[in-house]
Amino acid sequence: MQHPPLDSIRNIGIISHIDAGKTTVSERILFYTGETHKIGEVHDGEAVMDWMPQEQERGITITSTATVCRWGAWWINLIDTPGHIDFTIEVERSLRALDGAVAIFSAVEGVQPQSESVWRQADRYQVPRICFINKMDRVGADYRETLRQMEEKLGARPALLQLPVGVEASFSGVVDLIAGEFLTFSEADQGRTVERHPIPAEIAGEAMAAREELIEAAADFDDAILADFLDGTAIAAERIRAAIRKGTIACRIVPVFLGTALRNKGIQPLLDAVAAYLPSPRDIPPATGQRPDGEAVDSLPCDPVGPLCALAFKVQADEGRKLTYLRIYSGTVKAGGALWNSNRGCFEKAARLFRMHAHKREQIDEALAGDIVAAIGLKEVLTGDTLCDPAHKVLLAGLTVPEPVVALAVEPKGVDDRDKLLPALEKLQWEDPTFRVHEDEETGQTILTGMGELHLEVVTDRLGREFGVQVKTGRPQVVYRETITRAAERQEVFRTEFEGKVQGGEVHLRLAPLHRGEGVRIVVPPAEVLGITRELHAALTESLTRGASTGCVTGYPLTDLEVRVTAVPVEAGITTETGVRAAAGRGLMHAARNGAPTLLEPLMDLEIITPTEYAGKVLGSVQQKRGRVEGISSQGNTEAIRALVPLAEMFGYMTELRSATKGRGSFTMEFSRFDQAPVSVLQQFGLA
Ligand SMILES: Nc1nc2c(ncn2[C@@H]2O[C@H](COP(=O)(O)OP(=O)(O)OP(=O)(O)O)[C@@H](O)[C@H]2O)c(=O)[nH]1
Repeated sequence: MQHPPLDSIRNIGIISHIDAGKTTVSERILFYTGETHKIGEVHDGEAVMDWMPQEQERGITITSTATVCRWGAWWINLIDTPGHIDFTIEVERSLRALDGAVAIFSAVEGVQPQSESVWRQADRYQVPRICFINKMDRVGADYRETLRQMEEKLGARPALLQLPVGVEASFSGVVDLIAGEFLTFSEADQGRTVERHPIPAEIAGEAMAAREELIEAAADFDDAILADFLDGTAIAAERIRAAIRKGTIACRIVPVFLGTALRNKGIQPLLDAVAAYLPSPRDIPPATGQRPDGEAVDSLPCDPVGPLCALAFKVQADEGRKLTYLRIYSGTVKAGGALWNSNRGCFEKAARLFRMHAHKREQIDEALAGDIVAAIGLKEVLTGDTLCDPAHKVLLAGLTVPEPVVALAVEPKGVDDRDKLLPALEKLQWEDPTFRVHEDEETGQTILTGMGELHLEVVTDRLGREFGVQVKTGRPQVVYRETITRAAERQEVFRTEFEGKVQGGEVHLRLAPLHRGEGVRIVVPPAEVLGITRELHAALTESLTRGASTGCVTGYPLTDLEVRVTAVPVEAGITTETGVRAAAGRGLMHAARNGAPTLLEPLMDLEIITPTEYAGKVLGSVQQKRGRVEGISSQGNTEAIRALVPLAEMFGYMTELRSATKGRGSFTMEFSRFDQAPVSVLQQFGLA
């Protein structure tokens, strides 16, 4: 079995605005690297990367898929990322797994709002990028304008590495400014043959000037280049490439390439650029994490002989089983070997390992640090889990799974749907840790919770399309949290008589409020200290944990409080597990009621991009929604407004913003924290 040498691996994603051509580019990459034998076109519904039925129907990409392809000596793991930032966890997990990205812009539309949002996310994760300006064949193509927008809207520093020859319909190829060649792509074999020619005389002058500009940019990352440039000494192509690579990996410069994926021009130079300028797993900072005792692990070097540590960045339902995509940060994963799942606290087995190709799976025995592979056999794993060597337990830092904040009741439409609903929901949960399901104890309804309206809309859509389950849905609701505002105590005694035998339990509890964001802390002293058996101890802990998740007054989960067990008096012959469980559950409920309970509501970090002319109107509506504006920044003729807003006010905002900005505004929203709910909400629950 062949392992990719570490330095030859490129784990990359393609990011772009919807319709900029991400899928069309990916299809060419698979074709030219020999992964597919035919180009599947998006408009024919045949693209390989868009495998889900609704992706093929709509011609858009919703979930990420990872596939490996070989380009010369290079192994490229291509991670197809979603263009919709609303699926935060999708974007987040892709960004975690990849080391570099290709950003695609359309030469006609330029930098569109969605690309701005994804670009900023990539900035946040310090992902090195190169850029491909696509659709150079279309009427109105203007790559200079796109470069200008990259500077102005994205604050990026583009470095143009090519010049186009011909415009729009007569676009015939590109000049490679570093190699000093004109490249064309043979129409006879769908662009497979790249022909190299001297630079056409009519653009020789322009190419010379552009090359000088490029060398000046490269000189910022290599002082020797600057000296030679000033002296007029010739600078070898390799030195220029090395300097640009350094600047790219440091996220200080973005090399730009041109082409038209649909007309099969410019893809091979882009693949060369992935190899030349984007980092190998060794070029990026090592992963970090923490040990079970909370001690930080500063770095997990990308070393195949180190202790194993991998991130399950995607779990997919595959013929009823879990197919888990692993990004290996350190060590070696072996097929059949035991792994420790740090998030679930259990052993797992990767029975079989695969390298995922576009159309087929290649079974492998092991996979090394730096690589991306898929595994079958892991049973408990969920997206975002850390898998590691049982002798070196570690939890990777970073992939924080936000708490669901929107709830939606669903009801099966027919009898058939009733039977299929829960199994289908379970599979959807494997894939998406931000999506959860529970039953409302009072109404018996199935409640879905997730990150937002659109998130749950996609889930219900997938239920129908992929699992054939039709459901009726209610209106989206906010998921509140319950907490207490003062300390409270309770000594709860439970007694019952069953078949003439008295059984019971007694539990003494003390509750205290915690700071916002601290969550629930359940403190049960060890069994020996309380003078109870291990069985009673386990029953007590379980009952308190369960009680905290269902709340006391409103049924919403408790948060930001400490529940401390102070005593568990035992009466011989009377105290039982059932009795202690009941006493603990009731005791928690009564204590919380005595603690002046209140509700907390989810607040969201909102970012709106709007043309300046509508900014006043948009700001006004944010304030009306109890929003707190936290910053406004201008980029050319658009404004980026950042605000903290209660989620309860944000249902249907997409439609509202579109109409307020004539369709030109866009927004992204992420959960921030829980904070005091307003009196109107407290009144609804009889708390004010
Ligand atoms: N003229 C022209 N059309 C192109 C080019 N590249 C892609 N297209 C067309 O643009 C449309 C969108 O392309 P896609 O590849 O689906 O874009 P995408 O970025 O993957 O879109 P999402 O999957 O929705 O995120 C399709 O109809 C393509 O055929 C190009 O270079 N020139």
